[in-house]
Amino acid sequence: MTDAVQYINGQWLPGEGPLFTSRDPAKNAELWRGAAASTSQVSAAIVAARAASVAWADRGVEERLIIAKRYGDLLVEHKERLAQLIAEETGKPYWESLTEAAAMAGKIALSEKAYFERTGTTENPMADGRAFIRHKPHGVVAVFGPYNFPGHLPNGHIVPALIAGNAVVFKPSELTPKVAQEMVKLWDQAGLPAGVLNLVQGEVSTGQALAAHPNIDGLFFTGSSRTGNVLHTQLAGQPSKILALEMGGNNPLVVGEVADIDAAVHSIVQSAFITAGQRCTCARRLLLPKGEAGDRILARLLAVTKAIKVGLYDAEPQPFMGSMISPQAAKSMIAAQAHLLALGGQSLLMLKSLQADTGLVSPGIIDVTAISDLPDEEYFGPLLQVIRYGDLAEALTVANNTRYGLSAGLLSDYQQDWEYFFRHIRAGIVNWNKPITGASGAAPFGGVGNSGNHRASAYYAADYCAYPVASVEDDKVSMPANLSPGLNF
Ligand SMILES: NC(=O)c1ccc[n+]([C@@H]2O[C@H](COP(=O)([O-])OP(=O)(O)OC[C@H]3O[C@@H](n4cnc5c(N)ncnc54)[C@H](O)[C@@H]3O)[C@@H](O)[C@H]2O)c1
Ligand SMILES: O=CCC[C@H](NC(=O)CCC(=O)O)C(=O)O
Repeated sequence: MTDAVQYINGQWLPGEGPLFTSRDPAKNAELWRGAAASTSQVSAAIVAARAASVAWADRGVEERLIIAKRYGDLLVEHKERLAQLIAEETGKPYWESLTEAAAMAGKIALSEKAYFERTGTTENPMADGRAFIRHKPHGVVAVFGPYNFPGHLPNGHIVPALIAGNAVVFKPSELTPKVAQEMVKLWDQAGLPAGVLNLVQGEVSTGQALAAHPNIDGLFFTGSSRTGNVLHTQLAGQPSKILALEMGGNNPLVVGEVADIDAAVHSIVQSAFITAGQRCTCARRLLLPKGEAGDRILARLLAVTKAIKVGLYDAEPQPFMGSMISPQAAKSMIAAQAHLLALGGQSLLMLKSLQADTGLVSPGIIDVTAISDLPDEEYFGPLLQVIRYGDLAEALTVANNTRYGLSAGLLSDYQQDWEYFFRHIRAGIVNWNKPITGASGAAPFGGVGNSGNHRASAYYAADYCAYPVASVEDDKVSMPANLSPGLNF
């Protein structure tokens, strides 16, 4: 008998599918083992969610919020333990994992505010009655999570979905099942009724069974553009299902004229190397001016990046960068670097494996200016591509030369440069003199192009968790003041 890792209709059950494991990528140790949900278990989770959804929606938002707040309190109470699990399962340093746990707890108040602000009830007076705008839940929604924020990002779909009155079937990343399990246990402890939140663990085939199920009303996905595109194609021709896609980016950070080189380099490092480059918002392409000003920034960036401390999530003192998610992910970054070198890139700082069979790598910087046909790929790790440019117009052309459009930034002391940049750049998160990572949950979060499907998450997640209903109402049926022509009463 394998461990009870599936949560269906309020019960923890062993999976009926193939075994899979989760490993600590920094210490190369097994953390978790379980059997995947079978297709029939995925169906059972959807049946349970459907059965629970009506009563959950009927409870009303205030009652739902009581449970969500209890869950939030539990997140605060257990934040150290949760952060420890996030650190072990992803390799993120403990300090950073604590910020993820805190963001999860902060999501409750933000989602409550967003629910009322964006999808609450509005009454508009009419001469002979009342007009209302109200919002209703979709019913049963599937939530798919990525590995890089195994708690915070699925939480960013689940919390607003439940507050809005939906029932959820959650399929976390197969690389981070332990964090997902812990999250669901806290919801259970908070008193969520059976069936309102279900957890189906497993690899791609479990996700495929969930996405293909005819009885879901929506699918909220955070993950790669590759998978997002598969899901988009799969749900084509099903306009009744709401699809929210939060996907990857090939994000540009443009440096203009700046007086404080250290401040600029700090913003670059925070943008490119936090979470070992495994944030969807990370800067992938750094656009530096040709000439001495750009040379000075590059020299300082190289010096600071060489000195970045990389290490185990529990090392003391703490490293800035922890392990990548897996030894395979580390190998794929080394392969990406080799590919760019073969195309004509010039390594300025080699990304290297720091320990065999782990995800520990050092950050890399590569000048790709000479590559005429630079791949428009999201290399999801700590490898920053440098491109030298002539003037700001050229920088904008290069920055926008991507099929993605998630985040972008400008470092410049000149307001007119910012205004020009903002007018011309195409992305959903556009920052000035700030890192392009670390987006606020109090703002919408989403991208254009291949980064999303115009259903921004974070503060705007409320929008895709409910549909609007317009009503005109009166207490009694009454004759209108003016009859339409041709009617006789
Ligand atoms: N825009 C955002 O908000 C955001 C946030 C975080 C991560 N990301 C992106 O996510 C990626 C990293 O995450 P990942 O590697 O876990 O993503 P992924 O696409 O590999 O996996 C995401 C989820 O989809 C499932 N899945 C994979 N293939 C599937 C299929 N064919 N059918 C159904 N489900 C399937 C996985 O099991 C997992 O649960 C990066 O590209 C990153 O940019 C985007
Ligand atoms: O990896 C992708 C997410 C990166 C993260 N974004 C957010 O946390 C969005 C805010 C929210 O969802 O509450 C970042 O920008 O660092």
